[in-house]
Amino acid sequence: MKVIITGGGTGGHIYPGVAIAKKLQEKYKKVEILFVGSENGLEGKLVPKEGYKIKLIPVEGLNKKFSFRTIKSVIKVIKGFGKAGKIINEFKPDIVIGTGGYVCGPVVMQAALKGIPTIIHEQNAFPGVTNKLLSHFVDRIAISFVESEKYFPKNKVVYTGNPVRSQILNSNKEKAIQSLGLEKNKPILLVVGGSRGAKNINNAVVDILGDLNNNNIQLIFITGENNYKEVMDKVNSKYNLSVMKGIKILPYAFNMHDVLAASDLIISRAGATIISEITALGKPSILIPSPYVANNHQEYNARALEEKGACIVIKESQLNGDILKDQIINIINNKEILKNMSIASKRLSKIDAADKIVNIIEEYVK
Ligand SMILES: CC(=O)N[C@H]1[C@@H](OP(=O)(O)OP(=O)(O)OC[C@H]2O[C@@H](n3ccc(=O)[nH]c3=O)[C@H](O)[C@@H]2O)O[C@H](CO)[C@@H](O)[C@@H]1O
Repeated sequence: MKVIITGGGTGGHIYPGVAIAKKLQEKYKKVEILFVGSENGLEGKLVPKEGYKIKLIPVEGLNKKFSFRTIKSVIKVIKGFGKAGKIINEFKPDIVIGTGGYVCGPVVMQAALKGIPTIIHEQNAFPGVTNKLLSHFVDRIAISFVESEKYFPKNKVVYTGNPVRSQILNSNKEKAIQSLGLEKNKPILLVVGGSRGAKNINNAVVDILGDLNNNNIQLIFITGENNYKEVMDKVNSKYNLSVMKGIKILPYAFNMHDVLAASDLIISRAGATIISEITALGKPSILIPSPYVANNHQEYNARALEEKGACIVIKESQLNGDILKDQIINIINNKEILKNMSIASKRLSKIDAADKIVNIIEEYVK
């Protein structure tokens, strides 16, 4: 079986593709997988780290307002379309799967035009533009929220949930704590602002680093690649890190299975993919939805967890160090609250999404 998986821009579109790839490999020893991503997304770096080959094509979104840049973008998109066709002709996939982001456009469209079976996966309750457009050309549409069904041709939609990497599903808390070099008798807090980091969350956490340390809270703080230097400069000017034990500040974590498994409480943006991982492991969380996303969809994601008691939501407009500190200390030291949030979180998990998508693939590739 030969499979092309395309998707990218951010981790939230890339890792569901990786989760599908891993599930296919678990089931079929001889499956050949090729990723196709965009030249300027995170996938060029992240996908090879997961052990897969990736080809990159030029692609970008078209601005609604016409300008000189629009002409440049159109030329880029045409080039990308041509390159996508060439990659498909050379690799000869049996099926093409798109997991969102602009790059899916040319790759999935080329495959559909060539008569190759195509599936797209939508992680969010409000679909992205590319998936909405592609939905008219693909064979099947896998969705993560029943609410997104109304945006797509009904007869193609299958409700699967959002696939989570098997390494995360199979992670083990004790082993993870050990491999991260943390102590098992002190609470562990994870802070992650999505795959690219979140400046406002970083600032609030830098402000309370000393308080967290004084309260014996261990911290894994993922800043995002682009914000790492700025965070470290601020931290070093405010604190003496060498005397603060149990604080790990990283630009990005390639061992998210350990990082998530080790944590007692997670502070995060409310991207659909990280939420699937948080609930798959039944972790309590404080979610701070990004207000800079289409249709404010992250707030929608976060409220779905809050409604069931799985998380606390703090709006970005209300975020500051003091509010965050009070919530963290209130939750992380209270075993009863942690347990109830954890049970509610686990109840929302859908851990068989990758299996369901592989079942759809099998309908098309015998
Ligand atoms: C700003 C933006 O447009 N965000 C969107 C993007 O979020 P974004 O790309 O931030 O996606 P999520 O937060 O949902 O997921 C991040 C993914 O990256 C992984 N990770 C993250 C940090 C790290 O150090 N290591 C690591 O492996 C996480 O485990 C997870 O698999 O895609 C999501 C899924 O379509 C959307 O819901 C989000 O609204």
